[in-house]
Amino acid sequence: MASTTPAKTKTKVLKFDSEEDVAVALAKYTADLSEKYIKQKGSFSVVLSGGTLIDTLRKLVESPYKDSVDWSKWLIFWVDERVVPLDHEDSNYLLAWRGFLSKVPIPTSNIYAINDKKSPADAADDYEERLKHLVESKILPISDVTGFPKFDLMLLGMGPDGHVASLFPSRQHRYEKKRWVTFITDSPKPPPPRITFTFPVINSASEIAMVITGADLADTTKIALGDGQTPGSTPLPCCEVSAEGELTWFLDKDAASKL
Ligand SMILES: O=C1O[C@H](COP(=O)(O)O)[C@@H](O)[C@H](O)[C@H]1O
Repeated sequence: MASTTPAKTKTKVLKFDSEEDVAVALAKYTADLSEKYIKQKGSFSVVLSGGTLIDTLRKLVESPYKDSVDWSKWLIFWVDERVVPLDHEDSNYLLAWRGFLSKVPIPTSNIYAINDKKSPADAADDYEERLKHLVESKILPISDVTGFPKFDLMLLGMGPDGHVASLFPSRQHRYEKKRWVTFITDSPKPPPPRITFTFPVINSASEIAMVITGADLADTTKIALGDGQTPGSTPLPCCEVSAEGELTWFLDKDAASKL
């Protein structure tokens, strides 16, 4: 039977002097993976987060990558999305569109935004159905190890409370083991209605980058990269991230200051 625990994870922790250096390294890392996966399988599936990640990706849409990356082969997904209209200031799609997608020629048919006309429950069902359709069409593979869809690269951020995607420490949906996409209507961080990939999907990725910058994340980074224990409570969601292939933490000096 398929297990939801990846067979092995290689974890790398990269520390940089500044957020600017993280942005430079993240652009090269992503462009190199793009070349590798397009050569290997003809496409590159990238899962975006919202938050500060999009700004840290800024170097990827500059020279030399703007012209050297084969954007026509990229497929874009969201690890989580706020259930608001796509042109709403809180939308992760809008954030990515402004800071990244509008600057490079990824075909619009390869950009998988949520259906913003649906309720959170229906939007999660709809996104999961669309992923299943992509699997049936052989556009997305399934992991032999976990039985969940296998994306090439997940680009994740983390909140000071240890949440990743929209999987929050105090909410039960973080423990979902069967669904690919789930939802929440009472997110502790606004806006309350959100959909999110589940851990089995996140952890089935070939590569995961945890992109963590800023002093407000130093304590949580220490927990995540230490023994993973928060005294008196269950492990934080950020401690549950483990790629089927390789997990790379990109930290600036401030985020790494308590390691
Ligand atoms: O609400 C969210 O928060 C996390 C972390 O965001 P950041 O601003 O602290 O970087 C983000 O990864 C997620 O996609 C977003 O919806």
